[in-house]
Amino acid sequence: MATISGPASVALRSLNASDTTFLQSLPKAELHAHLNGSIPTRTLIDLAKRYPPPADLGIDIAGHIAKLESGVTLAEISDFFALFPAIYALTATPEALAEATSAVLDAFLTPQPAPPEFTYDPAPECTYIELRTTPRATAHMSREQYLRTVLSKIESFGDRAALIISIDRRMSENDVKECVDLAIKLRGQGQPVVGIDLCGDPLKGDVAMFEGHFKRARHAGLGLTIHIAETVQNTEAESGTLLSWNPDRLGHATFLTEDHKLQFFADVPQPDTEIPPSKMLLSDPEHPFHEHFLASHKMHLDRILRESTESEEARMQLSFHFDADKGARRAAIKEVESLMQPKVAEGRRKPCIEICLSSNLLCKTVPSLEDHHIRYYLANKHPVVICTDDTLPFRTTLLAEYALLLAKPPFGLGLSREEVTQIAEMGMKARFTKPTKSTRS
Ligand SMILES: CNc1ncnc2c1ncn2[C@@H]1O[C@H](COP(=O)(O)O)[C@@H](O)[C@H]1O
Repeated sequence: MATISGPASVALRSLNASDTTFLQSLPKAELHAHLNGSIPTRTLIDLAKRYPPPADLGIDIAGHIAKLESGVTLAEISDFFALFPAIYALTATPEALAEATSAVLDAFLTPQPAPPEFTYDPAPECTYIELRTTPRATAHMSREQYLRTVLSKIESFGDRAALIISIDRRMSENDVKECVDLAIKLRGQGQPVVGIDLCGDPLKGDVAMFEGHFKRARHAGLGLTIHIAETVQNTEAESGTLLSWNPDRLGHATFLTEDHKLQFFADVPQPDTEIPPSKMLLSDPEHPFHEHFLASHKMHLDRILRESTESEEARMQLSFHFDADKGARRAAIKEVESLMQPKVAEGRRKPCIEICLSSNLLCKTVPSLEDHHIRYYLANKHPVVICTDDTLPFRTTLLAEYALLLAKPPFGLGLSREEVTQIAEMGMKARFTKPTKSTRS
């Protein structure tokens, strides 16, 4: 049973039973959950008893657990990263890591009793999870053993779970290379490794160093998700570098500039669109460039008619209008092709934004729901997915995060059931793909 508190629990409490059941029944994908940040508190306490870390480690494990149990208050996002050394000390052996992974997967994928003070019936938090974790080499295991331990638990959930391998911004280039090599190797062996993530303290590291490795991962068929512009101090130049890698999804994206949104997102097709051939521009109103085509066609037709030197008599002929229309169509197709080709050729799609509402509020990168950047992305029909980030310190659940969408202001965004359904569907569509048989070696 998870204990929840904070804005998401207030939102969940404000819902009536029918709304809660509605949210539980929606197929949902959890695409941004960090393993070591999502361990249930009771599991952590249990691990501390059964696998006590060496006393000379210099970390106050009991103190940290007590803090996590009673709820941490973060003055700023950097306080958040100080929580992890104690958690890492408890998941340093293959046995403890396996138990932690099972507990996290169970919490998301199997029916759990409602938190204290809530009375809804148990139901799984989500339909599908892409759990992410940073492979750590410890005194008891190599990075490969770490990943194989996590994967053995993920595999037991079949198509309902997959792994994203996180690269920490603080890693050396050798470490990054090892992690990407492992991701490619394990995926090649048919393991459910679906993507690579860039995470960690947003103010550390030089991201340019990671570029070649992320591109290598992409060529091997792995999805790319990147924590980006998570704090106001993350520079526009850094975000520009990260966006130039053409990521499939973006974590947080709180402080992306208007210029970047225009430069990288406008006129870029939605993630799941196959671009139909340009000959369909006229006949297919669903073609992503149909509106552009119609506007351009009208402009060219007006120009051809205006500039025509034909006699009055010739202008009355049907064939004149037919030719003018054909000319305008050709010019419009050419124009739209030149607009869409560079982006289509690069395979660019709007990257789905992984939204973690409680995380942003509690890390104080966003002052209130009212100010949250999800509003911008929804208003601009930009794909988003609702995620928990780290349920352990943020004391939330995926259900409670969805409650923040549906609850009436000031407890939530006050979206309709239909809007929330569409958001859940966007999340399901933003899943990465598992390796197919043909990619297995
Ligand atoms: C607040 N939002 C966040 N921003 C950036 N990185 C985060 C994060 N939340 C978690 N992590 C990253 O995930 C690690 C824990 O899980 P794993 O050891 O990988 O399983 C943290 O050490 C941090 O690097």
